[in-house]
Amino acid sequence: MAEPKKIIIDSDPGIDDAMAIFVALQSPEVDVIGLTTIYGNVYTTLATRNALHLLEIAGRTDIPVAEGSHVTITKGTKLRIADFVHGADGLGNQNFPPSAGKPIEQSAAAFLIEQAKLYPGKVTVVALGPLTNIALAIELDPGFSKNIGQIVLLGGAFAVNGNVNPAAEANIFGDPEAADIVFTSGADILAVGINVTHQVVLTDADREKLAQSNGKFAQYLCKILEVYFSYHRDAYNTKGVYLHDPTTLLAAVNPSLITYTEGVVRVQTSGITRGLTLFYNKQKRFAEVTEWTDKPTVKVAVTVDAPAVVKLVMDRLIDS
Ligand SMILES: O=c1[nH]cnc2c1ncn2[C@@H]1O[C@H](CO)[C@@H](O)[C@H]1O
Repeated sequence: MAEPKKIIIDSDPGIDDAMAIFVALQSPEVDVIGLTTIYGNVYTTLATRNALHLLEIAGRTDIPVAEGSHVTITKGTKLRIADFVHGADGLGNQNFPPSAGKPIEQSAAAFLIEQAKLYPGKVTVVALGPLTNIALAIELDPGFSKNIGQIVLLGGAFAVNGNVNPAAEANIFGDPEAADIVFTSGADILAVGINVTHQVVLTDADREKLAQSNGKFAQYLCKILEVYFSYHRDAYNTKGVYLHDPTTLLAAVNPSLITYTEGVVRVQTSGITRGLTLFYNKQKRFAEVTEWTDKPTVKVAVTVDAPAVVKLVMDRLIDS
């Protein structure tokens, strides 16, 4: 078997983040070399606490956690925190006791820069929250976008409505300026938007199967999943939940689970459409120079093998 792919998960845990982290730790195709934290589902301080807690649950306190930014790339402090999706503690209102672990001294951006330099072209960042840490790494180190292997990110709503408002998806809305820096950086980027992740649903019946299993991670997740299910019932009138973060993680683990198209993505940073992701497919040569002209292209996921993703998530959580 090929050498496992080195990945760093940048996240704001978060119920579906917890699921993605556990699936990653159960995936022999990848080696999780670090977690970095960011605000989004919770504030950054709590994201760090939750990341350390999840590693303790997994028995993987050997994996370093680097704390990320507490403010947006423009130093904004008015953050939009989705505690109504994940519970006030980010993990289904279980109020787990804090773990003994501590984050490393390095900031998330410094850790990302260091690891990308240490293993040029070999590290994949799986970014599951707002893109502030990645944008900081790009700003702090002009070599970062070339050193990093790939950035697989959960973000955007490509040709569909957002989930914060009709224009914007939550991770991009969390820091639109950072997202625009990342999309135009020239790094190898695969964006998985909610146009794709909304196709991947974990049903009540799946949750029941997890509950009936002896899987350690399956059992843990069943404790925290109710808040996430209840939010989906209220917001979407569905009896299942969207697997945003696990889908993105698995797209990094096994790219053949998705198909993608390539083009230029820019992010709207003002007005009522702040946070909108706009994809230019390069099929037309416009008469004028536009804000998309001469910008590097990125990959944007188009379809996903949803049954295969759900099966992989279930199998890996049950077999734990
Ligand atoms: O309605 C919402 N508002 C804010 N965040 C949400 C909402 N629904 C899901 N997520 C969270 O944002 C990411 C996907 O956009 C996921 O991490 C999900 O947990």
